[in-house]
Amino acid sequence: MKYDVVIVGGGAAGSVLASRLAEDTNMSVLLLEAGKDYPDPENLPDEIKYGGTRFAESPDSEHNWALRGTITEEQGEIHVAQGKVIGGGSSINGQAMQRGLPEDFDDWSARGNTEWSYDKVLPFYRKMERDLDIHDDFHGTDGPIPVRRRQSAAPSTIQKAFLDACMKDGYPAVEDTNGPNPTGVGVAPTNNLGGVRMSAALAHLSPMRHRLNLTVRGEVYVQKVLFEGRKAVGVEAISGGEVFQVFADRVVLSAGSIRSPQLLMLSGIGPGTSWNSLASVLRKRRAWDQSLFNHLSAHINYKLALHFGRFGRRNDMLLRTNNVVDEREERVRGIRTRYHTSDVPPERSARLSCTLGRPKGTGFVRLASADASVQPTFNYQYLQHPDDIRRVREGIRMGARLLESDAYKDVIDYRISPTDEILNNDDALDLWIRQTVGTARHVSGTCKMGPDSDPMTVVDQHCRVKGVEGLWVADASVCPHIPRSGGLHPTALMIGERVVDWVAAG
Ligand SMILES: Cc1cc2nc3c(=O)[nH]c(=O)nc-3n(C[C@H](O)[C@H](O)[C@H](O)COP(=O)(O)OP(=O)(O)OC[C@H]3O[C@@H](n4cnc5c(N)ncnc54)[C@H](O)[C@@H]3O)c2cc1C
Repeated sequence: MKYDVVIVGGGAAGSVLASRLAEDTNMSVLLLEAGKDYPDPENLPDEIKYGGTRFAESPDSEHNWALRGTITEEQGEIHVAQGKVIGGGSSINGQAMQRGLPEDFDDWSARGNTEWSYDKVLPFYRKMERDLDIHDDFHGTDGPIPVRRRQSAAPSTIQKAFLDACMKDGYPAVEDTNGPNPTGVGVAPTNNLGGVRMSAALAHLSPMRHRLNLTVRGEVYVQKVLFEGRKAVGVEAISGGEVFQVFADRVVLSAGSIRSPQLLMLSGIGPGTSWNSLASVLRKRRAWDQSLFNHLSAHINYKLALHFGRFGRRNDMLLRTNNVVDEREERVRGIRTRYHTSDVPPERSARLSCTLGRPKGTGFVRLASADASVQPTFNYQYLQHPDDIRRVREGIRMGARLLESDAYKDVIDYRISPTDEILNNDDALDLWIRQTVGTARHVSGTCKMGPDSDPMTVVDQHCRVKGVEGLWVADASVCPHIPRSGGLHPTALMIGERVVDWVAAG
């Protein structure tokens, strides 16, 4: 059987794309997912269904690829969680639903991707969501993914201290951190509803599963794209230990920012691969080799003066800065406060996290083997750019200053780390940051979009792979730069929505 469209990877973007394409009953859509599929929401395992735990991202979860990757040389290779289940990252993530800043998308447009300006992407952010709190031109009201802010109770003591300290430091409060003017300190939105993680698999895919023109298959591992000449004609996949070839008019890779470039390389596109029929022009398209973006977070740990109870996930506060409040061109983009455990008993410790929303440094993902079952090598190369380490250094000092504010006087006992000795010495602080920095799971840019004048681009702005026909990439890997969001999930969903019409048009 030949399908109109085969989509590789039923993650955040792939689930959106499959369900939207299947709205046209004349279009046959096959969605192939390497991880398990759970067609009946009643049978979802708890670690996927309930968003309040981190079991699904633990190294031994069957829903996690549990990759190994390098983030800084000081930390060496570490475990990196990536969703391996229907819904992908959407099914195991932290459910923060923070969009990028409007100027992030105007920057995408300025890089030659005029279809991705803020004005052009806004309708697709709206389309994917149903904001339960805010009803205006900037928020969706009838999309599949519910978005809300946990504002039902007054902010907990610790959140209030953060809010007051930021305001005393001159930052305004903001009601809507997803609106056109998201600058300031406010409550982060989430797609957790009544404890349930409302993933793309649940919200987008489930209501469409009855459609006979939509086939969803779990535990199918795609190992390469099949070509006839320059035209993608299907994929080769392993299912139940057997190898199958599946044919389609259009092939879309939505395997995420580590696996989509791996599939392109396994299929012969890129440097060091043996497929000579594609001209050397394709070998130059190496976004994965030089344009991997990812957020990072450095954490200040402190001991609480009292036991404040479980204050953690409710009213998760976020400070977003941009040029409006901060004349410096760049700065640590977010400081947020939340529950943390350390040597101090968990109920007596907390942390401030400084997230670098728009790192200037980039990393890479490279093919480690022609064997598709071997994970590619990747390195985020965090903090190698001098501006990145400078901004995190400043952010940590800013966080330490906030903790000294009167607003915290009844909240903090003392700062656990970094110590004063480290904090006051640039070299010592830089080393401490590199040794302790945490990684976000927001990998992007490895198949970035852009005009031919940028030799690093892999897809054009309609997400078609350059130099071949019938092949698209639709996932977080196409971002020309990472948005300053503290998360990538809403943007991956938006990308899924944005690409639908282009794939449908063929
Ligand atoms: C633990 C964790 C926590 C996170 N927390 C947040 C958060 O709170 N807020 C936020 O905004 N973002 C968060 N993210 C990031 C967000 O979930 C991702 O950016 C988003 O899911 C990326 O979507 P995607 O479609 O690009 O890829 P994914 O969602 O990763 O989907 C890729 C899919 O492709 C499948 N696949 C891969 N290779 C193959 C193959 N060869 N054959 C078949 N299938 C394949 C995978 O199994 C996966 O299901 C988190 C991510 C993780 C992992």
